[in-house]
Amino acid sequence: MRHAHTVEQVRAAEDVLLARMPEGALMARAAHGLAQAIIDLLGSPYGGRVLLLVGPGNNGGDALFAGAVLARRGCQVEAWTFADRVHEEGERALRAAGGRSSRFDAATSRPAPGTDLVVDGIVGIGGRPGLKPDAIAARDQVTGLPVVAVDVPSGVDVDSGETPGPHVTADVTVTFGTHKVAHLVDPAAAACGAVHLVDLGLALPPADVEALQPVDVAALLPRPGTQAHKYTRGVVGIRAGSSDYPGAGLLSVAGASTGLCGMVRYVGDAAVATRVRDVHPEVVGDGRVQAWVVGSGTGPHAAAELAAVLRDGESGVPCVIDADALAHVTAPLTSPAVLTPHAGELAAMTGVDRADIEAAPLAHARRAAMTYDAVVLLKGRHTLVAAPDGRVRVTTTGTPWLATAGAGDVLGGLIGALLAAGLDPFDAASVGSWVHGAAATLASDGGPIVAVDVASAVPAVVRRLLA
Ligand SMILES: NC(=O)C1=CN([C@@H]2O[C@H](COP(=O)(O)OP(=O)(O)OC[C@H]3O[C@@H](n4cnc5c(N)ncnc54)[C@H](O)[C@@H]3O)[C@@H](O)[C@H]2O)[C@@H](O)CC1
Ligand SMILES: [K+]
Repeated sequence: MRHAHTVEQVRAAEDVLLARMPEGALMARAAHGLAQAIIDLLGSPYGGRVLLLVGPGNNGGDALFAGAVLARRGCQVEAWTFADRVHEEGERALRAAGGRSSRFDAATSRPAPGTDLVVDGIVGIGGRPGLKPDAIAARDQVTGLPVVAVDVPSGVDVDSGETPGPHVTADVTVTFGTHKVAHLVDPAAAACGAVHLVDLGLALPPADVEALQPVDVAALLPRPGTQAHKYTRGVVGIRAGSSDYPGAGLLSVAGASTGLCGMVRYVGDAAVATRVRDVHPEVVGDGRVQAWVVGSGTGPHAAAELAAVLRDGESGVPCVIDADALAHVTAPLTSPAVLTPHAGELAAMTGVDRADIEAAPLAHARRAAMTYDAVVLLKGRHTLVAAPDGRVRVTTTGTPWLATAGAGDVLGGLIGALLAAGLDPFDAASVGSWVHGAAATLASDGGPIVAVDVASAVPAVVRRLLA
């Protein structure tokens, strides 16, 4: 599991270690990890040219000490400082190693020709969101050069992943001790580039925000026992599609029919049912289920379909509520459910502007999960799965090619199959979303895909996970 801790949690864990270690040892560990990551990018430090952006705190200190390591190994290191006082020992170490530092001046400071990369040490976990005018001017001076952010790209809101003001956009972020929320949650996560973690040996509490890794998904995936039969593996019912939107029914069934549960029922328009069975002859009609998927392409029937599903919910049958059915959900739900809105659908449900949801997806997903007392899966580049108790999982698999019609229908079906197989709503939604993203990446192989390709790739993803 990848855990993302809050600044408060990180500070508390660092304090314990700081009390036990010689002064400066923790920062030295961080700076060496940072220097090593920069050397990996440069190929060789000798003859390289690196520009440090150094703010007033320990984040700037990390940059200065890493700069000293690089300078000792033959790199030309220059620092621009953004405060009257920067980390004194760090600045002394840089100068002693042959590096230079000077106060940034918007009128005259320019990166030296041949600069290989820029290190952003303006602010870290002690920073307020946004950048001051001189930092904005410096950021704009180095446009086009690769940027390595120290801990976080300066200017992002570390604990929420929001970017309410100007910020640095990095190609690589080297962070310390643990991931922070901004490394996983958009829009800040999109400004981090590739994130590299340097271990500091911190002892950390459980994290509210996490990202499943392949080993976690493999452990959670249902797999048939030796005595399994189709009913013990779970039955999922699909109420999606209509004569106007038959494809929604077909794709929801495709997502459910990837072999992760024992049986799929399609309940809907007779003509759509015939087409579903032409493609998926194993699909049967109405009957008892262990989970429902409802909503996509149901148009004017959405409210009635949702009501039928929620009636079963009274006896504990969980459901996935998607697309057209989302508009008919009233809070709080009284049966186990996964809601799968994109930002526009969540905006329509809650009366909040879509742009506000996109600017603060973590806060809005969490609030919706509490309001509806249900798991809310908010779709996006990094899909968020929020539980009513505040826990959040971030999906980091996927490819931009997944932004294609019908992909959401496949996702709903897939999550429904996992619910039917016995996963709880939080696990079903987060595992389903992870597998969906991984299947898209596998099917895409760097090229275009359509929704049905994603469903087709699910068994191969599962096979690799269980191998
Ligand atoms: N605590 C520790 O021992 C360790 C800290 N480390 C580094 O220390 C960082 C945290 O250091 P600090 O607590 O000194 O905080 P920062 O270096 O993140 O910044 C705090 C300083 O920046 C100023 N500031 C805040 N927001 C600003 C903004 N938007 N623009 C300009 N200035 C702003 C504050 O007034 C304060 O002087 C971490 O991110 C990490 O890089 C690492 O060396 C690991 C060990
Ligand atoms: K930084």
